[in-house]
Amino acid sequence: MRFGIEFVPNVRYYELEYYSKLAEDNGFGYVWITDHYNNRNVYAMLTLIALKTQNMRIGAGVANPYHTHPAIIASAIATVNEISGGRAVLGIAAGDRVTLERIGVKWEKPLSKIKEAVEVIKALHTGKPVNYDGDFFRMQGARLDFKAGRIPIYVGAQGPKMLKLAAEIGDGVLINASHPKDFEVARQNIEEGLKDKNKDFDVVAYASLSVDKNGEKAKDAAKIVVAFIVAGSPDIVFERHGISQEDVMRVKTALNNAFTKGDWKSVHEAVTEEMVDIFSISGTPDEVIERIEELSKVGVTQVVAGSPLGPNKAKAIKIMGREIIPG
Ligand SMILES: C[C@H](OP(=O)(O)OC[C@@H](O)[C@@H](O)[C@@H](O)Cn1c2nc(=O)[nH]c(=O)c-2cc2ccc(O)cc21)C(=O)N[C@@H](CCC(=O)N[C@@H](CCC(=O)O)C(=O)O)C(=O)O
Repeated sequence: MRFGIEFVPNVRYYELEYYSKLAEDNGFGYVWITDHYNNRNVYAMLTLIALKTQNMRIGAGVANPYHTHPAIIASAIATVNEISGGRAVLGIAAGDRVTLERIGVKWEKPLSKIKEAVEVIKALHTGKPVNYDGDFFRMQGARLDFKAGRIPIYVGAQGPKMLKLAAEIGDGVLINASHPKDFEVARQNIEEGLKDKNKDFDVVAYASLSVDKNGEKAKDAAKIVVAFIVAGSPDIVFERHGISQEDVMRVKTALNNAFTKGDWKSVHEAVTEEMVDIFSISGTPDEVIERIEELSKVGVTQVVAGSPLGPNKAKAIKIMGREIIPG
C-alpha cells in the first residue's frame, strides 16, 4: 500500500512547507496539492515542496483543463519535474464546477475535455512537435523546448464513465471515497477500462482522514469535512449506503446555517457517526489500520490522507508515521 497526503494551499506557504517536510520524514511517499483558483497556485506550491523535500513524489491533485490550458499544465508539471529531479506526478480532472463557473468558465463535456487534455499533455511530454485537432484543443507543431521526463498522469474520477476513462488513459485514478463499498463499485468501471491493457495502475483512495489516540476526538474532528462531502455527493452514494434524504437534508440545512449565521455546532450535530464512517477514515490508529486493510482488499493501492488529518495535524502525521505507515 502506498501512502500519500493531500494539502489545500489555503494556508501560508511556510506552513505547507513544514507539513510537507513532516510528512516526508514520517514515511509518506506522495504529497498532493489541490488546485482551485481561489487558493495559492498549485505549481508554485509544488515548486516550494520540491525544493524542501528529497524523496516524496509531488503532484497536482488535481489540475483541470478548464481554467488552465493543457499546454500550460504540460509545461508547468514538467518544470516541477525538472526542479524535483523527476518526482512530479500529475493529477487531472474535470474541476469543481461551482468554483469554475464563479470565474465564468463554461463547464461542459467533461469526459471529452479530459480525454483530449490528457492526449495533448502526453504528446507534449514526448518532446516531439504536436499536431492535434480535437473538439476543444488544437495544436499545430506545438513543442516543449525542454525535456519533460516521464510524468505519471492520474485522473480524478467518481462517476462510472470517468472511472473507465481514467483506466483507459491514465497511470492511476484518484477517487474521493473512503469506504470499501464505493471501491467495489468503482472497480467494475476500472476493470472495464483496463481490459487488455497491460499496465500498472494505481487505485487511490483520496480520503478524508482523521486519526488520534482518542478515537472519539478523531471522529468529531472529521465532521465538518464530512458535512461538505455529504453536501457534494450524488444520491446514488446515499442509496448505496442507506443514508436517508432526511439526514442528508439536515446536513445541508445545517451547513447553510453555519454559513449564514456562523452556527457550526449544528453541523456537528447533523453529521451522524454513520456518515463519518462512510465518508472518512477516522478513529484510533487501529481503526484507521482496519479500514486501510479493508480498502486494500477491494483493490486500493494508495491511500491519500486528506483533511482534517486529525484534531491536531502535526500529531496526526506523526501518529501515521509511527503506527500506520509500515517501516
Ligand atoms: C464530471 C463528472 O466526473 P467525476 O469524475 O465523476 O466527478 C468530477 C470530480 O472528480 C471533479 O469535479 C474533480 O475535479 C474534483 N476534484 C478536484 N476539483 C478541483 O477543482 N480541484 C481539486 O483540487 C480537486 C481535487 C480532487 C481530488 C480527487 C478527486 O477525485 C477529485 C478532485 C461526471 O459527471 N462524470 C460522469 C460523466 C458525465 C458525462 O457523461 N458527461 C458527458 C456529457 C456532459 C455534457 O453534456 O456536458 C461528457 O462529458 O461528454 C461519469 O463519470 O459517469
